[in-house]
Amino acid sequence: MQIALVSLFPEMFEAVSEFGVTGRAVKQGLVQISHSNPRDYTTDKHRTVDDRPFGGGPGMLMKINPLQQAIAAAKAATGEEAKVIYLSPQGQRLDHNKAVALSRERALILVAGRYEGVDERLIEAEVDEELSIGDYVLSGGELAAMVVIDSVTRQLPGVLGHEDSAQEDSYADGLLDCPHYTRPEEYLGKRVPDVLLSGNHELIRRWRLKQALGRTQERRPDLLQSRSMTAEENELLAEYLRERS
Ligand SMILES: C[S@@+](CC[C@H](N)C(=O)[O-])C[C@H]1O[C@@H](n2cnc3c(N)ncnc32)[C@H](O)[C@@H]1O
Repeated sequence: MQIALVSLFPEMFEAVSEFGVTGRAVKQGLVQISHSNPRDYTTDKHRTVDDRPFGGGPGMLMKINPLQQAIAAAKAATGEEAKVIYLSPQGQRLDHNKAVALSRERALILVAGRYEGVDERLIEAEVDEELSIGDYVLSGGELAAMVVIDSVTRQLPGVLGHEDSAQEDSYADGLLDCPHYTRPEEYLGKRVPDVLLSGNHELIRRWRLKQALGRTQERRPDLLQSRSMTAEENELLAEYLRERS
């Protein structure tokens, strides 16, 4: 997948291009990241990238021309059919399904705003969709773009090995993940559940599914309301709730 970043602070993206799962995906060529900085398209000696808002008021907006040219350069780098996403607190909220859908795109252009944001006409002309990472306001779109890159990259074929499958993660199957345990078998006086030491794969599968169902019911009942359940899942959830009561 190609990802072109439009940002005044390209250095920030080293956090995803150099480290961990995303850094590995970049090194393996599964994700190609390019940068397009509006500051490179300024024409004045101060390399100005902000401008005053019409109507007055506090704060500045991103200057139209450098931003528009940076987006054009990102399109030239990725191809015209790349989806242009403006990170914005006013956009559709990113969730698991959205990350999966975006992972099927060939190319994404992620536009990170700064200051009070971007001229509305530029959004209308250049942006395919606005995406928010939550109901709060960040100082810039870079962190939000990195959240998109990480959540989308995890969904790309070949990025996670079998041992670290995204299919087992929270939300993948409409459930939260089950609890996990590692060595030692006893820690702070608490033992690892016996079933996980049994070596019986079927029992372990059922235990994990039961914990995932119970945990989802307790923490995110809204997820279960919109999910159809198999007979086994209904049985395991009932068992979990009986054991807890
Ligand atoms: C200070 S914010 C501008 C907020 C804008 N005045 C508003 O209230 O809608 C600057 C930039 O941060 C980014 N940003 C802030 N919060 C975000 C969020 N929740 N999700 C995605 N991007 C966000 C956007 O790119 C935005 O242009």
